[in-house]
Amino acid sequence: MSPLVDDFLGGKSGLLVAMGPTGSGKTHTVFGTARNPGIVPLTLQKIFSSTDESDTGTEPTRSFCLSMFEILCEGKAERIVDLLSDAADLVLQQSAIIKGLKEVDISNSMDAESLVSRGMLKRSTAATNANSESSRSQCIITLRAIHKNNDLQSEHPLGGSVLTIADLAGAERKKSTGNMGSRLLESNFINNTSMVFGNCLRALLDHQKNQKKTLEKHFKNSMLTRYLRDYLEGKKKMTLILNVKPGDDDYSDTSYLLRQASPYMKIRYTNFDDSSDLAPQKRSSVSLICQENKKKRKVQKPEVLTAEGNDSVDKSDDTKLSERDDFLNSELRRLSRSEEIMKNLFRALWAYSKQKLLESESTAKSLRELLSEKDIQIIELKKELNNLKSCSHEKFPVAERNDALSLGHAALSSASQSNQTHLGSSDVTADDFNLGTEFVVEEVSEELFPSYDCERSSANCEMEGKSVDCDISVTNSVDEQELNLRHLKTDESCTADAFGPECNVEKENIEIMVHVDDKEFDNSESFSEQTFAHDGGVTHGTSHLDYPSDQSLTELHTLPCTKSERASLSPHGCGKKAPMEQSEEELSSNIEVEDVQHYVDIKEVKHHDCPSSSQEASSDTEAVSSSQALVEQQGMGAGDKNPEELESVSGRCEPTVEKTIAEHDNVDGQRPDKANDHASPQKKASTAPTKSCCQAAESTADVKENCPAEGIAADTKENRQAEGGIATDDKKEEGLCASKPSQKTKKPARRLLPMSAMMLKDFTGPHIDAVTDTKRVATVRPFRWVIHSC
Ligand SMILES: Nc1ncnc2c1ncn2[C@@H]1O[C@H](COP(=O)(O)OP(=O)(O)OP(=O)(O)O)[C@@H](O)[C@H]1O
Repeated sequence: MSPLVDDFLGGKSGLLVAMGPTGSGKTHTVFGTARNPGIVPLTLQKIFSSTDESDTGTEPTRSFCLSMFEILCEGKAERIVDLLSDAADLVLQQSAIIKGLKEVDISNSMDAESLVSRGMLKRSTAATNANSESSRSQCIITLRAIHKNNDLQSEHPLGGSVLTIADLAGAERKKSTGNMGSRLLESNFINNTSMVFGNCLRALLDHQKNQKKTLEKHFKNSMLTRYLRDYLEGKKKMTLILNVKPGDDDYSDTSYLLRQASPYMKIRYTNFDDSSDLAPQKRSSVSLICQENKKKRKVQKPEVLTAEGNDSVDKSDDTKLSERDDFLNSELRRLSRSEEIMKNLFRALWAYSKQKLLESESTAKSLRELLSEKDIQIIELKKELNNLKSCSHEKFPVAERNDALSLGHAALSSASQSNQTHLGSSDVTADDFNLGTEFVVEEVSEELFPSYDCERSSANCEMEGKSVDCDISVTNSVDEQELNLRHLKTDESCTADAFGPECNVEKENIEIMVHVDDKEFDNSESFSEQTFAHDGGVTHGTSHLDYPSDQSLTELHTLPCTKSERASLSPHGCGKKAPMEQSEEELSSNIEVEDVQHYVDIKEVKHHDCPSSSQEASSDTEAVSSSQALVEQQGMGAGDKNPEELESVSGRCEPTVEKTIAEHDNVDGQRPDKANDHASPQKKASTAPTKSCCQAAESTADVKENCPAEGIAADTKENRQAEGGIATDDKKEEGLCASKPSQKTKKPARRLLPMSAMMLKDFTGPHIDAVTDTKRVATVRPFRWVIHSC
């Protein structure tokens, strides 16, 4: 401390810092006790003792003032507290001057010591596990000497030299101190300040070791180092006191501190009075200084030559100036070389980037050309596509397509006629024409217009909705075999659609069969007579309901089959009629086709009205039951029926047809009450069979309108009526059907005779077989087994 005091008294500023871990005696070293005074009391005593000695008998040439403050943490911030006054927080200015800090003039050591003691009472301390009176702040005491000599006052803005003594808070370990909460924050602040202080010293040492390495400004990181900036930059003298603890447990801390601080002994300070302000200007304007020095040299040289006795001084100055000029010139050459290298580098980069840019432009140009070529190709392709579209429209205009449809129907008609002639009583029916025509249309539509969706599965039932979309046909020749194949496929698909109603029919038929069986076992003679008394051909002109037993047996025989299968009469359509096929061919030739035609027509009507199939079957079975009961009561065979009975029996078909028509009307959204009227028993009794048949014809005509192909099937009913298969009143029929006069005169074709024959084989074969068999009951029982197995 003595060198610092001497410099201080000589007008130079100095700093003393006590540093070390907590509880190592820093405060004790700095302030001491009454018995063992510390550095501060001793310094004060030395200062005033020396002053007294120098000023003995004379007027004092200098005065001293003392200030004391602490830097502590408040949260994450730092603040300065004046320990000698109760003033508000102090502000640290840029020039390391604390604004508002109270300085107390001291004239002797006693007053100064008492003042320091008073300030120590105000310093913030706290008890930790490491120290009962641990310092929680950085305490700084400044002694400023105000010299009455003006030259010395220029060192400090306030005038005079400054001696600074700092008692730093010792670095703390959380484990040793056990600090929590605010104490822990204080520990962080203390440790951070100690770290920054050490970093500043290390940076200063590194800078002094290597002048080219810039001095890092770590002092900005804490208020203490900002205040002590000049000392930490080596501008003023600084002395460190390292306090360590002698305990064995403190060996690591002591070792660490000594290894850390020992290099600081190499720090040298340069005590320039006013050089600190000029140095940055010199560094920033080296070239200007060089030029100025050259000018000075030129100016000074004549003076040196003229001035005697100063030659040696001028020569030494010239040597220094020449050395500096050489240094500056070398620096300039180095800079110019670096500049030239950078210029060449940028030129090379520019040339390379320019070349790449040109290459990219050429590539883009080629790509644009390629794109334009592709565009031209696309335009040409579009033109070709338009030409193709126009050609296709010219080939298949709308009118021609409509004509093609009619021609397709004509072709189908011719094909059907050829089928008739070729196959004789083969399996070509009205439905076959419908389905065949439709599939031709569908196929052509799919070929020409793939987007059209013609559903095949519901070909017959949904013909109305598809006729418009599929109204495109071609007049290509229709292959008969292809027609048959398509016909089979269509039958299968339609079977799937009619599966639900058919199941209901099966149930009804099962009940009927039980009834018939019972009657059979009870009255086998009457049953056989009424059912199978048609030897030599059935000639009566009633509908199939004239043969209630036949009807039931036929239904039973075709029980597993679907309606479409029965309509198509395909020999492979129903695998369960194998037991009946033995005598089919023998019987088919003995039965007139017209008797079966009515049944076919009714089935066709049902076929068009799929939802009514179950009710139709129900009506049929009811008719069968009633017919059976009537036969039993009268004990008459079918062959003995008179025309009235036949008419009454044939009238049982009315509910079937009427219900079908009513349901058809319901489906079309027409008067439901009308359908109910038709279904009521009173209406049944009063309604003539011709009326119902006429209504059925209307329904078929409606179907024919919507579905031209089905019109062929509808025509078969009209043909049948025209041929007199049913005893009808022509006048009454004309009156009832007056609303539809045009529909009665359509299509005088008889194309369905072969199909009728096949149907006849289907549902009359077993009966004939039963007739020819002497054991009729035994023949009937297999049907019963078939029913129960189903
Ligand atoms: N040389 C010494 N002689 C006698 N007692 C000492 C000496 N050094 C330290 N002490 C005692 O040790 C205790 C801690 O000392 P001190 O408070 O000075 O440590 P510190 O380094 O300042 O701690 P902190 O950094 O926590 O303030 C004090 O009670 C002090 O009286």
